Amino acid sequence: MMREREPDVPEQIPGEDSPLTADVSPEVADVVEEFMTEAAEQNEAAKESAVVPGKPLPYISFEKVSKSFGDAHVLQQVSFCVLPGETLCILGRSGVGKSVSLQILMGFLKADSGKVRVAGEDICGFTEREMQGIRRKVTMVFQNGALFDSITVGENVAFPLRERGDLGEEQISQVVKGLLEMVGVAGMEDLLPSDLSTGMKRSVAIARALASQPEAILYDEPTTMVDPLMGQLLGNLIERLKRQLHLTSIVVTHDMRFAKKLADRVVFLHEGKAQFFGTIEEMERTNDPVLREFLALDELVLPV
Ligand SMILES: Nc1ncnc2c1ncn2[C@@H]1O[C@H](COP(=O)(O)OP(=O)(O)OP(=O)(O)O)[C@@H](O)[C@H]1O
Repeated sequence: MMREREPDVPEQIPGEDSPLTADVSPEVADVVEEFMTEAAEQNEAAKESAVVPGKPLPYISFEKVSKSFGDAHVLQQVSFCVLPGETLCILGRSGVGKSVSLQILMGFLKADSGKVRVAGEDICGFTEREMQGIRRKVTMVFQNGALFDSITVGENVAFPLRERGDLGEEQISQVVKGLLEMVGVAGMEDLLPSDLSTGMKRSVAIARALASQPEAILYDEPTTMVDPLMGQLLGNLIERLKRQLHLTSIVVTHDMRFAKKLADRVVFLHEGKAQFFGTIEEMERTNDPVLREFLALDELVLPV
């Protein structure tokens, strides 16, 4: 696998328990702290309100979802869910429909049949306008960052802040500065996305996602194709966001170590089906030969 050098990865990678705003400079710390607290409180409230007596309601669910491209039946009656504040990892070999699942959740692709629920609503029949409302609650971090190339990094992160319409310029610039510091790319406001490495683009994409104070973030292979240190930086950041902001997350990953650390549940896709859906502990105990083979192969992968 091709990996690139990440020259600007900080020597000290913040640990998973390190507060999100620990490295934010004092002049913007208060503004960012307030911004992140607002997001955390909103997510915690959503988590509590989603519990009907004795039974938490999923924040996102796939119910017997099928999707084909011509003769290729990529997803066949696939079901899984993620509870508010939990992290689900989607695992499986190349080409099994992991990214397709995320694209269906974001409304970029339509399922052929089945129900796709996000925040309690079945989004299958949603119009593009209705999906834009969903994309304010659920944002996606693409492998390449999917930043707007013609505007600066700072303007990319400011984009959702401006859309809100209730923040002044000074506040926007402080939140942008603080968010970039929080995700480990301090001082890069004035650069263009093309000046950044893949890992940095992903960090900026996470900052932009956070700027919309989302209830959930979907990550498409966030730790792959980057230097191992950058992978660790991104992995720790995602874990801190989950714990400290109560964010619901879905992570497509090949990185089993990361999945074991982060996931509350995993879904393993194989030949169009959800071959396994359960907790990490259940996955490690499973005797399913297909899953065992996948896990054994992962153990053979040499560290880079
Ligand atoms: N828009 C599309 N049109 C036609 N086929 C598509 C489209 N999007 C995905 N596919 C096909 O669907 C299958 C699943 O693709 P997907 O990108 O979800 O795989 P994946 O599990 O994420 O794989 P990888 O781990 O390699 O990224 C592939 O065969 C792919 O070619």
